[in-house]
Amino acid sequence: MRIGIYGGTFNPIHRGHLTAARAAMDVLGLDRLLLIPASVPPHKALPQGSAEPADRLEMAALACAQLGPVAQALDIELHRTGPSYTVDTLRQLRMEHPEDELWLLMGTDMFLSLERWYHASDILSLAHIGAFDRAHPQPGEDLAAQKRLLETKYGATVAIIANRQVIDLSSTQVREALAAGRGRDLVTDPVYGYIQRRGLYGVHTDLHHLTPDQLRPIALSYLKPKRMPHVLGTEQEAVRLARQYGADETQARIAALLHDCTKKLDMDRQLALCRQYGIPLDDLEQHALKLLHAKTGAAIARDVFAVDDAVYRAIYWHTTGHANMTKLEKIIYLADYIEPSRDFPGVDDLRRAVHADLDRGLLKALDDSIRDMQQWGNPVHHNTLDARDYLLRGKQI
Ligand SMILES: Nc1ncnc2c1ncn2[C@@H]1O[C@H](COP(=O)(O)OP(=O)(O)OP(=O)(O)O)[C@@H](O)[C@H]1O
Ligand SMILES: O=C(O)c1ccc[n+]([C@@H]2O[C@H](COP(=O)([O-])O)[C@@H](O)[C@H]2O)c1
Repeated sequence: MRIGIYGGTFNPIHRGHLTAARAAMDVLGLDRLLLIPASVPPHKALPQGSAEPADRLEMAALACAQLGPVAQALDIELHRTGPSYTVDTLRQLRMEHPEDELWLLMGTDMFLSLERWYHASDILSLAHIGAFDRAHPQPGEDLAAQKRLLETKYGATVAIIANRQVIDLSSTQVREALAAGRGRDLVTDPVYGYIQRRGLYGVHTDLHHLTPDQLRPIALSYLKPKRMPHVLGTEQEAVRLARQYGADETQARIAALLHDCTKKLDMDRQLALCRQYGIPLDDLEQHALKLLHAKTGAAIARDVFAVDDAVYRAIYWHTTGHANMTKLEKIIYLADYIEPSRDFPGVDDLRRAVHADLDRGLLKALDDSIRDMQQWGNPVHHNTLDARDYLLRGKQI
């Protein structure tokens, strides 16, 4: 396997980093690309107003959405104290991947200074080097000469990677633009949403009562990249259903955008949120991670974004359903189930049923989901059974 290792301060990660990473992936045919934020950059002091390492890591993880599933942000430098020397990172990665081909990626500025890095000769024996332009060729930059030197003096393997989409941009410029109220297009949407939500780099956003367009990047910033298409798909489907069945389109969008906002949190963090927001849990919920995110997501939606009660309830009930659901609750439950990226067997039948009649569609979705859970041996929450029984008793059908 060919693994690209792209270290950086990433303060914040910007579009220039991403076009370079994309060039390296394409030219070298990488099977994996690891983005590794430095905790303590060894060669430069972090300026005042910098983001914390954990925030820089989160932003790198969000930026991976632009690069596809090959890319992943790694926290290994955040677990070490002292300067984040590249040689230490490479030693660890070499131990973890003894058989793989490691490519250390860097912009030409770093490439030209490589001989001065800590234990440079070890670096060059641990990994091959991929160097890409970070600006259009600079006068005096002799990349071919540097390549020859590293190859003859250290036996290194070096590839100069043509960066055809080069964006002449630095994180310093991004920080300056953000502080001046500009620069949102210099980073990806989820990264900008994260900056807004965390109030980084002098960006101040009132998070209450946002419109769907304002909320979208911020909602994406809560997600793992692989879940982003699902949430955007849920929004699309929720709007379709709201239009068809006469529900409030804005509420449908907002509930869809936030419905999975705590989905990536583990059990400990879910339970901590439940304690923080005084969310009561029954026996099943104490142990079922999948059931908790609806409740904690609703709590975040209300606390952080001041969503109205109807939206709060639609998020709260989107996983189990319950007896006598409101129209918006039904729409979010179903949009989550049948949005365009879902492809389980039978989804097209369910889509047709939902678009023919909301309640009959809901009954089918509940029935299917109860049947699946029983087949897999998973306990079914009583609220889901209540939701189905309520419809079966003919109160709505
Ligand atoms: N626009 C760009 N195009 C290609 N590579 C880049 C670009 N900007 C930075 N790089 C490379 O990405 C790596 C990480 O850079 P870093 O995170 O320090 O960004 P930076 O923009 O140089 O930051 P700062 O302005 O804070 O010094 C380095 O190898 C650097 O050469
Ligand atoms: O290990 C070193 O001595 C060393 C010296 C200069 C830069 N680096 C690494 O090079 C990467 C790019 O650095 P930066 O700060 O330009 O983003 C980042 O991972 C740094 O930790 C590493």
